[in-house]
Amino acid sequence: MKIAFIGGGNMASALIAGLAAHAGIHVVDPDPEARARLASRHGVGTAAAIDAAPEALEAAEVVVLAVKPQQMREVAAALRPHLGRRPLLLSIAAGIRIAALARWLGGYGAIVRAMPNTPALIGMGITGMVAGSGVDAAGRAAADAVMRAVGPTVWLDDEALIDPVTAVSGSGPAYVFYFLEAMQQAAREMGLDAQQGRQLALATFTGAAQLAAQSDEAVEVLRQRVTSKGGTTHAAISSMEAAGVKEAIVAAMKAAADRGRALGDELGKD
Ligand SMILES: NC(=O)C1=CN([C@@H]2O[C@H](COP(=O)(O)OP(=O)(O)OC[C@H]3O[C@@H](n4cnc5c(N)ncnc54)[C@H](O)[C@@H]3O)[C@@H](O)[C@H]2O)C=CC1
Ligand SMILES: O=C(O)[C@@H]1CCC=N1
Repeated sequence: MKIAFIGGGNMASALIAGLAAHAGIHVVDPDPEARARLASRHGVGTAAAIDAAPEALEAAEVVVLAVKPQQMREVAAALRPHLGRRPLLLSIAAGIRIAALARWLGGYGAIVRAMPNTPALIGMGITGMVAGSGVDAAGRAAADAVMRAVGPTVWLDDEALIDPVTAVSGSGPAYVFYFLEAMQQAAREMGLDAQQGRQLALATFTGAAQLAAQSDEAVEVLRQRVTSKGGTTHAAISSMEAAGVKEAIVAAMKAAADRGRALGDELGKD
């Protein structure tokens, strides 16, 4: 499959790492460092601007839009003259709605909106996605094939659910890293060597996540099995409950989804 990327930053790089072995990839990015890094690591073709890549865009079956939400409108305007062969557009931008993108592209119909995450870099991503009404079965299959190169896909029927997906899995790796930062800080403050603290925290996170994934039990039950009455875990969880950690996490994730909706409102209003 031939794929063009508009934007070769963090998320595009993670996707390209998973896809490069299976696809012909061309990346448009004005940043020379981003282009050099992608060309040397993955052997992809590059261009500095959309207008400098007409052949790659003509040849592409899928065009992945991987710029910041704030850049999407300008990118759509530049892309519009290059969509003659009707490629599938796959937007990964947070917030930007299919209807806004379609409008900026003069009524273009073949648009899928996807929300991947950065573990795609090691083939362990997960993507929530939704197809616009002008996407046919072949378009859906092409979008699915692109995202499945870096992990499973979860298709949604309702575009409004992509904001909650963004809050859970799109932004989610950052919450995990934040929790790991806290665990490593605590390990250091209690006297463990930084390297050992990192090893213990990471193996615990990976092991617990795998245990949860492989178990039929609810995570609550797995947590209770670690928590002996009057023991150490009980002391830790009681401290977290007293501090309102669970409520804070729920509120934080709702703030992420709200921000996705607000971006869509702000950037898509005309
Ligand atoms: N970073 C993440 O974990 C995730 C990001 N996303 C979405 O992916 C998109 C990109 O985010 P990141 O990769 O984190 O940002 P980034 O800032 O790392 O990458 C954006 C890239 O776009 C390039 N760019 C700017 N103007 C351009 C233009 N006119 N044409 C072509 N390229 C242009 C920049 O030089 C930069 O390399 C955003 O819309 C974001 O919402 C989605 C899921 C997860
Ligand atoms: O923070 C953001 O806006 C993007 C979308 C999901 C992850 N990063």
